[in-house]
Amino acid sequence: MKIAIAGAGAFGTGLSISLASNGQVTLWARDSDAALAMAASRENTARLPNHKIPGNVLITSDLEHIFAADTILLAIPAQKLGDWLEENARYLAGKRLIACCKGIDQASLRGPVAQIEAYVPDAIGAMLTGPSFATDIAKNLPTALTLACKNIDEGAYLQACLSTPTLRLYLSHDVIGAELGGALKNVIAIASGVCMGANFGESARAAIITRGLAEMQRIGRALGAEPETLTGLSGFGDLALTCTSDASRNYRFGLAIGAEKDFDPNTTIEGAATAISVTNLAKKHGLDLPICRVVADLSSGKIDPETALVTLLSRPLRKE
Ligand SMILES: NC(=O)C1=CN([C@@H]2O[C@H](COP(=O)(O)OP(=O)(O)OC[C@H]3O[C@@H](n4cnc5c(N)ncnc54)[C@H](O)[C@@H]3O)[C@@H](O)[C@H]2O)C=CC1
Ligand SMILES: O=C(CO)COP(=O)(O)O
Repeated sequence: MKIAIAGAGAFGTGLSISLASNGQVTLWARDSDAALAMAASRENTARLPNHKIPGNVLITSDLEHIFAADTILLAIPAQKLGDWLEENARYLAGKRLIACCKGIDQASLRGPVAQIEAYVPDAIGAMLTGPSFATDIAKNLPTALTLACKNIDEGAYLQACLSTPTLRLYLSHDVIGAELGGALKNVIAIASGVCMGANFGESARAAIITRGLAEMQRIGRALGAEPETLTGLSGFGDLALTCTSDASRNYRFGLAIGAEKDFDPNTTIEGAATAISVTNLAKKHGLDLPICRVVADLSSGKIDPETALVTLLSRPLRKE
């Protein structure tokens, strides 16, 4: 297997460091200056500082190197994935394309694997997702993720090739569940951050995590996901990590909203765009997802944390 990673942000870089323990890897950055600087310093100072990139990672901005691989991990933000796939579709036919991003596209309301299927229909699409900070992966700390692929033989092959001594992949065929878990946990992480930033308390945060999981299961049921996927690594596992750790950018974004502080607009916050996508998906399917809805409004500055709290608490009482 010849492995390449498209997207040299924090996650793409972390994955390249980890997968290099299995052999040669290509890491593609869209910016040629950034690729040259990374190749010279063997470090991604902008997105993943203080982690050495091994010598067997080829760092390049030349797409030809990506197209020479048979297996390409896509570590490009979810809202940019569709354009990238559309632009490069003719070179990606027949390849294994593994989405590593977490989100639902605002324009199409598709998850990352559905985007692959739409733009490169004869590729083998898969999803790599679950609880994993890029820094932990880069440090080769023990990590367990879900590798979801509809084609079980291809999935098993990818599971074997992409696992490392410290990165343990669990195989699933439930691509929809894996897509939804990764996308929605970011939305709920923003809500958790708002809760803590606004000093609503840890009990309230536990309620948000639990009721957030109920929303994930509700939309999962409507879209045909399997319940175990949403309580597994790619659902509950990632939700638990991201809703409780300052290392999460989505959580920190929520903290800033809650505390009414500014936040660096150049940070990748997948949950903000996905909250809007999910709210539109919910409308389409006649679902009530109140936490996702308030996160969409909070992220776009339409409401403040107090209004969000009142909105959630004043809803009619109901069965759990
Ligand atoms: N950082 C982390 O710990 C983890 C991130 N992820 C997911 O990985 C995805 C990427 O996130 P990060 O690498 O952390 O973000 P990042 O902000 O560190 O890097 C994003 C990268 O995408 C590139 N990029 C942006 N627009 C592009 C375009 N139109 N075409 C090609 N490349 C483009 C940027 O140049 C940058 O290198 C996200 O969906 C995120 O949810 C998943 C697990 C862990
Ligand atoms: O997905 C992640 C951990 O599993 C990273 O979360 P953030 O994008 O919130 O930093």
